[in-house]
Amino acid sequence: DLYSNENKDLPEELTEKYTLTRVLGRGACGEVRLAFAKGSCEKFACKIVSKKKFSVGGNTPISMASQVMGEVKILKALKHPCIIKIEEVIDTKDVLYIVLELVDGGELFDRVVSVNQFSEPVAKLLFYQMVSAIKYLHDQNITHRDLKPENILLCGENNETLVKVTDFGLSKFVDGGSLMKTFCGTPTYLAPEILVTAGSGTYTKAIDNWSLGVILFILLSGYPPFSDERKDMDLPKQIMGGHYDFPKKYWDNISEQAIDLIKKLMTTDPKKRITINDAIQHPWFKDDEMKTKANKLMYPQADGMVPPILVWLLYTLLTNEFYCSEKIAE
Ligand SMILES: c1ccc2c(c1)[nH]c1[nH]cn[n+]12
Repeated sequence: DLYSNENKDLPEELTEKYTLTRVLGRGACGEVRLAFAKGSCEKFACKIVSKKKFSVGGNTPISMASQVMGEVKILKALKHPCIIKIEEVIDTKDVLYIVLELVDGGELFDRVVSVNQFSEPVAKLLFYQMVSAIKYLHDQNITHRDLKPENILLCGENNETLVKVTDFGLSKFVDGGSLMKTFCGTPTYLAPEILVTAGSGTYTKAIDNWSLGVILFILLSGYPPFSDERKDMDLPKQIMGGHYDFPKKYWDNISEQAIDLIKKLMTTDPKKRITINDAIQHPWFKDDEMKTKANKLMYPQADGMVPPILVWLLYTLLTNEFYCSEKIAE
């Protein structure tokens, strides 16, 4: 078949289970290919990560490799509807193959570009799912470190769809430390404290909250809060000084609450920045219609289920009934 030659130079432990086909996307740390599980033909996304980058003199430092596997072990244990599931990891000498859940709706980044900006209700539905996913990560003491629209995938073609956060945690190990990676990309989503301390500061969860603020800004307006087009101030200075604003032209019909949440997330002082737990309680999210939609997307099987308390009650009544009738018979 078309790909047999490409599958030829893949390791046996991968090709005995999966057939890799077209490229789905290329990240900073390798490419993602569509994979079919042999037998079931179930579809997956296989992230191919070269470990070469941070190997010293050809042999990957053991600690790094075991750290990567340690990291993956944690990520495998994560279970949240808005977090991409890791199916399995095939670790070979030079390359790491991470088999992940496949989603078909593409990246949020591309969707924002195509719709220009989302309506506030749709932006709220999508953002609420992201905040739920990051809250779950932070509750497990995991920091994503690289939140951006490219790492947020959409499950469906319509805009009111399930969101999946991907590439969490791995970036700090797999790319030879996100510090290196952090300073090689454009810092559009990068929190000021990383620029101020040139990364020597301690990574905290607060950096994820800043990135979420930048993402929300883009979802609602269609353009980024900081840009390197500005002549008077370069990007790092804009970020470190928190020099962003809400020009009426783009923000006139956006609610005060949405803008308030952006301001609280994009607070330059990480100590004053809103936490994810406070963010999810923000008044902007006090919206039952949105929450009902979000819960239907995140927990579809929960629809029309008999509430557990009723199941217990029925069970108790039935067993007691039976028990009593047995006793009476005696
Ligand atoms: C990590 C990176 C990209 C991914 C992914 C997991 N799953 C999936 N489905 C389509 N693209 N893609």
